[in-house]
Amino acid sequence: MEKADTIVSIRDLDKTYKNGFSALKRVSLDIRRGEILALLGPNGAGKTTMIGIVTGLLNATGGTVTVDGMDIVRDARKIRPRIGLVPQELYTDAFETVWATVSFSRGLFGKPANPAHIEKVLRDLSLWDKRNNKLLSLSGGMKRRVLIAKALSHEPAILFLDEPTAGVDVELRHDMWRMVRRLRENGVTIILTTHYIEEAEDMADRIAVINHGEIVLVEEKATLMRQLGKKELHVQLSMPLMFIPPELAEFQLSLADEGKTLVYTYDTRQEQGGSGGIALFLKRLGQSQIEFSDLKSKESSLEEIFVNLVKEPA
Ligand SMILES: Nc1ncnc2c1ncn2[C@@H]1O[C@H](COP(=O)(O)OP(=O)(O)OP(=O)(O)O)[C@@H](O)[C@H]1O
Repeated sequence: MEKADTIVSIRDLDKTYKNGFSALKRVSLDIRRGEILALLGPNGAGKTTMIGIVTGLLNATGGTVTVDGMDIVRDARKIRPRIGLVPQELYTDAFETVWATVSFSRGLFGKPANPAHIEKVLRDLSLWDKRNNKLLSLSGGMKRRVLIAKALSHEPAILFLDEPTAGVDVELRHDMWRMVRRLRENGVTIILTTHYIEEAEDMADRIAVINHGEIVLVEEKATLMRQLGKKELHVQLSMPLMFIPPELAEFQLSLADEGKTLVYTYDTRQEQGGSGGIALFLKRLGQSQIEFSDLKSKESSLEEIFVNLVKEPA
């Protein structure tokens, strides 16, 4: 049974391509109304395939997807207008103007014309001055903006962004994230895939990780970072060390900065479990008469957590 706050419910989704390749294997995932969910995974993990199925571009070979309780295949006509997709590439008529392309997009979803909305979208994306330009005359970054404008033209409640910031400049990236935040404030549910993990770290409420066609993890970002994160304590030594003192051998230690820094790595979970960890380490450090001038602690980033999750066994 799906929960009340679920907007998209994916159940046992399978996709086997014609060549026999199995790109999704019984994927189940609930997307919550109003959240920003970041879908992370290495190249070829199945992210675009999953988005393609939910947005109606691809057929699944098994499983179901419901949006607001309606089946995406059976109730496609009702569901399509609720969904927007910013794909990786622009497939559109190069000779059309920005205004015509974006207005036409809205019509495709059966929504009545709304020039005021189209104007707002174009202004928000700094495309207003270019509204009469033909698409072929636009720079790559401007074309990206058109893709987003098209996806927003029919005021979708759910927006999928597939690698929206791959290869875009800093300015456009910042504009996009401002826009995504504003959409979320207006209640739009957002699912994004990205290779820039710091973006997911910045933007997402929850993180789903997909690898080899399977969801390997779905978690609140904050919980994920707390549970899987490792912490490091950097101890700046008054005198450099040549080797780790044997009396500290029980701790996971390394030397950095030409022996001037002793790095103690510990698991935040262990620390919560209260197995002694850092307190014991500091006590032993004191007993060993190693003098230090400073202590700094550092948490692992989502990037480090992610790399650990999807790394292939050696
Ligand atoms: N039409 C197709 N026929 C056969 N295999 C396909 C087809 N489309 C995609 N695949 C394969 O399915 C797997 C998943 O592809 P998908 O594009 O969903 O991955 P992705 O996670 O979006 O990757 P990326 O980050 O590179 O965009 C890949 O191994 C890909 O080669």
